[in-house]
Amino acid sequence: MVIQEVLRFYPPVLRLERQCTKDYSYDNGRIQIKKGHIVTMPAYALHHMEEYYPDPEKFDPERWCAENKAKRNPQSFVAFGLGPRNCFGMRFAMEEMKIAIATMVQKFRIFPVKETPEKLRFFDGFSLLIQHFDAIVGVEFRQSTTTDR
Ligand code: HEM
Repeated sequence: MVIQEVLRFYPPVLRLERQCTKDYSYDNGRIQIKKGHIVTMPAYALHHMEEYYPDPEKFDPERWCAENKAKRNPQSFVAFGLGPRNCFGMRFAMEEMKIAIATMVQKFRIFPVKETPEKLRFFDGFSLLIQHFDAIVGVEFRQSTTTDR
């Protein structure tokens, strides 16, 4: 739930793209997409829409409990993309992140220090959410694991 909320809050891939294979229109012809047009879906904006995520600027892992998740359109979460060309490594990445986080918090205590910023900052960009290198935190070994350093 925490990993999913992090990926909602900060989707690493900011936009998905698809190229239209045939002319298409909707909304009574008001919106027309021609064959060859590139359609972009802005992941960050979608993940911060009040309609799908009430109080979207609040970091709330509870949004991902089974009950809350079932109430939401599954297409409102696109951190790994959608459809037949979605992320090939999604399950591997989720397992990797769980193991990395579990290992880190088991061995280290991570805590805010005076240099820790209130909010993360990112470079302006279009494709990837790339962080300024100022997310300083304190790290110390946990007592119980000092023997297996
Ligand atoms: C947190 C980690 C990751 C995130 C957020 C991520 C996100 C994404 C996104 C958004 C796409 C585009 C999907 C679409 O257009 O619908 C994608 C595609 C892809 N990802 Fe990942 N990815 C991650 C990790 C990985 C890993 C670990 C692998 C390989 C082991 C991987 C392999 C791929 C491949 C091969 C594609 C292209 C799939 C295709 O075009 O059919 N990704 N990923």
